[in-house]
Amino acid sequence: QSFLHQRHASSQCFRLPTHRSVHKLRETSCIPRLRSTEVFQPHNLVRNYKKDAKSTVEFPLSPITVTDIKQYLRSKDILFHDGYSCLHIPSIFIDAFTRKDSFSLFVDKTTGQFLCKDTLVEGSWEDLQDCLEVMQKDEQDSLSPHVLLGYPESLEEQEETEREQREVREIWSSSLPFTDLHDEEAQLVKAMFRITKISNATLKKFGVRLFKPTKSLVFPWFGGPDSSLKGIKLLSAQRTDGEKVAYNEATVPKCSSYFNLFGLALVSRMDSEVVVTGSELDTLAVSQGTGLPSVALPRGVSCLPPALLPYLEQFKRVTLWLGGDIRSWEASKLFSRKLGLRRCTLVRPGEFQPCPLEALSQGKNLSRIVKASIPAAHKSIVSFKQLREDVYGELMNTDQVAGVKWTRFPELNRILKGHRKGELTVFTGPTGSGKTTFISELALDLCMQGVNTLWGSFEINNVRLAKIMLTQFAMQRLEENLEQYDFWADRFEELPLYFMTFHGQQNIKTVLDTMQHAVYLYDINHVIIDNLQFMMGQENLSVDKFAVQDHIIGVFRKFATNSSCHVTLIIHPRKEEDDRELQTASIFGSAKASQEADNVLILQEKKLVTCPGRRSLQVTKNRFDGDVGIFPLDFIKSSLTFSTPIKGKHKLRKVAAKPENEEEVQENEVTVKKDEGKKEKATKTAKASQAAKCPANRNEKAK
Ligand SMILES: Nc1ncnc2c1ncn2[C@@H]1O[C@H](COP(=O)(O)OP(=O)(O)OP(=O)(O)O)[C@@H](O)[C@H]1O
Repeated sequence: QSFLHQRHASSQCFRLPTHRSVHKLRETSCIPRLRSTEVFQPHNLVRNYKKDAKSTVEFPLSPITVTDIKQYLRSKDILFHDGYSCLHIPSIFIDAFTRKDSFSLFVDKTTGQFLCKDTLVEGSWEDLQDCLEVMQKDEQDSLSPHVLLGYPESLEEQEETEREQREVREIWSSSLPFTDLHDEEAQLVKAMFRITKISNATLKKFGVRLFKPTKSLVFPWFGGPDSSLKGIKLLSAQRTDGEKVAYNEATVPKCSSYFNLFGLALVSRMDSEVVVTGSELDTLAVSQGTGLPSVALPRGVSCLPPALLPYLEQFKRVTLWLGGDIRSWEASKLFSRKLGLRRCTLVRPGEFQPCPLEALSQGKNLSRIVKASIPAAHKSIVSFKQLREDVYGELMNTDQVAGVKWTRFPELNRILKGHRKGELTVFTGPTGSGKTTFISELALDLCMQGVNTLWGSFEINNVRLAKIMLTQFAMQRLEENLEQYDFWADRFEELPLYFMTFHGQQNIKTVLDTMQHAVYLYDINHVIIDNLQFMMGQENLSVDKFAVQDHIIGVFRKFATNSSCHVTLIIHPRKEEDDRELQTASIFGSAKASQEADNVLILQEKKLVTCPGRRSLQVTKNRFDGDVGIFPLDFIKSSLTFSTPIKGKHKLRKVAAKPENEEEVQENEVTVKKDEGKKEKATKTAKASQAAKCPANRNEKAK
């Protein structure tokens, strides 16, 4: 034990995150103790201003593989069960007599992170190895659960934790169980939440309460060996147009620390089947409609944190019924990879298979829907019979298939239709033209809509990048309004935004390993690489550098496809000529490389004496539906944002008829052409939304 104490004390300089105690980590997530390459979240950055500069989450120097883990365990004569996402071993934190045959310590096969379900001790693969070494050295058969040293929380953090716990207790004790409500009131609440088909017995079984002051449903988080109350989720309902209801949720502790699989407290050790849903209300519906165990993911379809995987290991069959739209369907395919494909079956959303709550409301047979779920296991060869439902789903939901729409760039929606998973976007522009600034806003827009985003900024450091993003988020010069800093930083902190902390030249393999790791940990949907030149290496200058560049583009293409993650790659153009606009051929070394990209975007800069520095965005390739075009961008220096101009009429112009570089782009014109200029079909007038463009309005919206 003293060895461990020393080791951990001495490793404080890189043990992360330094501001949290192990206790907090135990309760919340499993953030690995890590080494060289790093990712950090805005909240760490924000805290950097206040505190130390080491609050980063790093990645293992050399990624661990399941073979390494197995070999190590065998070398220590440790028995293990090969589970779905984890290896199961007897817990070393309970004495040999008590643990008997129980394999309650789970080691994540991808990260090596471990969790003992009996004691809630958790830590990294290195921590576990340390513990095992100490046990062997001292010839002990178990260790105290307190063997791993934690970091004391700062006063501020202790107060925050205590405040949250108080809040949880207060809200919980002042909320009413449904059985305590008058019939009429209970009916009214149910009507408000559109849950009239959910019985009082189901609400009681899951411990759902009503918090009257905010008219919210309260879902409890019971956890730990003593099944104590660890947190709550509050759900409020607002009727929108017609019959539709918009739900708003808030959690205590805040969502990044809220790791409740709602419904897990009702699962027995003997249950071998579970239905995983995307919301607490869906779990109530599944439980009532099928009688099967069901759990809801704490953050819906946006992510499945690996910290939850050990709790799902006991199930031989996992049915993912995450909702009724394409986004849920995509998420269920991704999550089934983490859970182990062979035990997962998926409910395909569709007209007759809406989300569970809707299915219950419509009187459908939920058991039948679960039974009809399709195996997730991938087959390399499929027939159209297997594809026809997918094709039908895509035809039915063209808008969802087109991806997430930008709120700040309506013209981009008109040309590209949206931001889709698994695509590769290549972006270029002249040196210093504002590529980073523009892509930063483009990515921020998506991130604000829930697209989990990872930045690889090799050129400018993360503090500068985050400063740009925060300014774009707040849409104002924060230097002059420092009193508003915390207000905006608090909101910015909530974004699903992560940064790799690489700087300068990097090895492509290290970057890819890090991206892969982040996809697993945080369900990243969008990676931005700024810029590709930082992966070219300096050594092989004799090799054709464009061949190297094309190879790297190919590697990112493969990653995007395999990980179902959108990659945006910033590339410097091969050559810039003062009097010519850039073209697709200005970027790529070969036709093959331009073939790899799904979208090619060019930030054009006009070198005009009368109008210096005027920018426009040109889409020269769009694999999704072929539309290409160009629209002007206005740069607002105070907020570092780009927006389309609102003055003047939109002129139309056929791009295809002229060479790309021949004519200056007219002010305020928007053009759209089909199939990269081959078959020009439609020229559409831009219907720019005044509100989206007006900084004042946007500011209001953001607030
Ligand atoms: N449209 C614009 N008009 C004027 N200044 C701009 C514009 N866009 C960005 N800038 C400013 O120009 C500077 C360089 O921008 P940025 O770093 O985004 O360019 P870049 O194209 O990524 O540069 P590099 O070629 O070095 O990678 C920043 O200070 C930014 O605020």
